[in-house]
Amino acid sequence: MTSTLTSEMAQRLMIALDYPDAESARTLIRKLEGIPCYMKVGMQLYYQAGPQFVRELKSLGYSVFLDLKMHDIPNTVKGGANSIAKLGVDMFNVHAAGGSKMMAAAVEGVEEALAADSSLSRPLVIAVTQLTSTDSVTMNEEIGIPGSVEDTVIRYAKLAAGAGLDGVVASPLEAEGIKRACGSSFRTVTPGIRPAGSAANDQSRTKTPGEAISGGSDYIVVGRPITAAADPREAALQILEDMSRQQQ
Ligand SMILES: O=c1ccn([C@@H]2O[C@H](COP(=O)(O)O)[C@@H](O)[C@H]2O)c(=O)[nH]1
Repeated sequence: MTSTLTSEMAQRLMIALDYPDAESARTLIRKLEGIPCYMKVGMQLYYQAGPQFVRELKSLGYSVFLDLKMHDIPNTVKGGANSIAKLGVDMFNVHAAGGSKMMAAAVEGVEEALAADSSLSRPLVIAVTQLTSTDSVTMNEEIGIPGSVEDTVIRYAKLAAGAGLDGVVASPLEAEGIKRACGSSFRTVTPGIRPAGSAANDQSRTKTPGEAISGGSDYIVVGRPITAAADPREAALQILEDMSRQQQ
């Protein structure tokens, strides 16, 4: 790491380990050795490598965001959250579109796990608002939600805060509005991060790492700009530099 500030910033950089198997993810992790970033495990890797790989990341000392985006009836989500809390992740998520009862059930599932085992730490429970791949045409015309994407995201964020969640996943464009509506301690986790000049891929609502940090993102989620880079370590360090410049 180049400086203390960059090292602190690394805990706010979540790297999306979107790989087909554990060995491919390990190859990236070896390249990033010494960078104390957050690791995000999504459905592609989890459905293949399972809880064992999450435990492996924890044993290496990483903070882990389990990004499975649960969306089911409250009783099922409560059970899922209970199992995830026992796994010892630092953060996991549900869809805000499941409604406040479903989100509150996730928190209940966590609390029951903690009550049964005092050695467990409480994970942050986060709600997905509108996917960062969604634009206003998709949201208004396909999904059928009227109004602006930002208004919908903020409505979902308020619903999540009311249900006792710790924060939301949203795009970096909405982070400032979420903080205004839900308070500065309500976490904003923002994918849709693209360094200047890099391809948007399937993302619709994007900002650069530095813009996201100065705009109120607590955590930025970055996948392909690092995982598909010719030199992933250098790409991650440049992102950290950009984040740190905005913080100063
Ligand atoms: O709204 C959302 C919610 C989750 N994601 C996840 O973040 C990463 C982004 O990867 P990139 O390669 O940097 O696009 C990926 O794992 C998504 O599942 C999101 O993009 N948007």
